[in-house]
Amino acid sequence: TRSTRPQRMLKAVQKNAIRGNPESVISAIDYFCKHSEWAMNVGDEKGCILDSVVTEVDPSTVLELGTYCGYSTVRIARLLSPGTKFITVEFNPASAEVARKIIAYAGLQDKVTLVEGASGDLIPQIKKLYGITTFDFIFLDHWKDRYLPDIKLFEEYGLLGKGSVLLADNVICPGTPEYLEYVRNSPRYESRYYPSHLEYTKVEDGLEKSLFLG
Ligand SMILES: C[C@H](C[C@H]1O[C@@H](n2cnc3c(N)ncnc32)[C@H](O)[C@@H]1O)NC(=O)c1cc(-c2ccc(F)cc2)cc(O)c1O
Ligand SMILES: [Mg+2]
Repeated sequence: TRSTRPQRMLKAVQKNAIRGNPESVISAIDYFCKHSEWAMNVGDEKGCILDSVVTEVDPSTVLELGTYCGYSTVRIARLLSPGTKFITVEFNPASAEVARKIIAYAGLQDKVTLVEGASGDLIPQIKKLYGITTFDFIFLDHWKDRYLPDIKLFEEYGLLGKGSVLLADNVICPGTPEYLEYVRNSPRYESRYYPSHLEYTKVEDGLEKSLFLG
């Protein structure tokens, strides 16, 4: 049967990247997406903004919603200090399978816990399952209509502390209007928009960084 796009992306990594070298895995995926097939990774342009925010926060606990093939997982994990707890959640088993292989190819499997499932089911159990009290950094990149319900779950389950940083992908394209309205109008957050473009295109998109004020 025909392979899937994530499987073809994995093949491109195995062919063009150097095992244990995260930078080469990132470059191989970007090359594949620019020259073979577009795919919904955060990409190189928004990826650089993601890198700068992760570096600035230097988090001890990280949560990513929407692993897809693990591109942003690798971008984030390669920047983390030893001992950082990093959980990434992916709903689709086939994508999760490819992500595991790409994360392992980059040599970052020991830095990441990939959980297969839906964010809405996992978030209420995170404290119990992983002994994490609050997240220093959260990257939202899953179904765009889940950003708002999930940030409310973070509040409800006390997973945000003063200074927690949330970074949301695709706030323009495909767009997350309700989420933007919430974080930009809530007195509990200080939000800033980072203009950029939809991965591998000239279409306008950007990232929204929101600081939880406690
Ligand atoms: C949603 C996907 C990313 C992944 O998220 C997992 N997922 C979902 N809901 C949950 C959950 N509730 N819990 C855990 N995982 C979950 C899923 O299975 C995908 O693998 N991302 C996108 O759809 C996405 C789409 C575009 C895009 C932009 C312009 C176009 F013309 C077409 C597509 C760009 C992007 O940058 C994206 O990020
Ligand atoms: Mg995205």
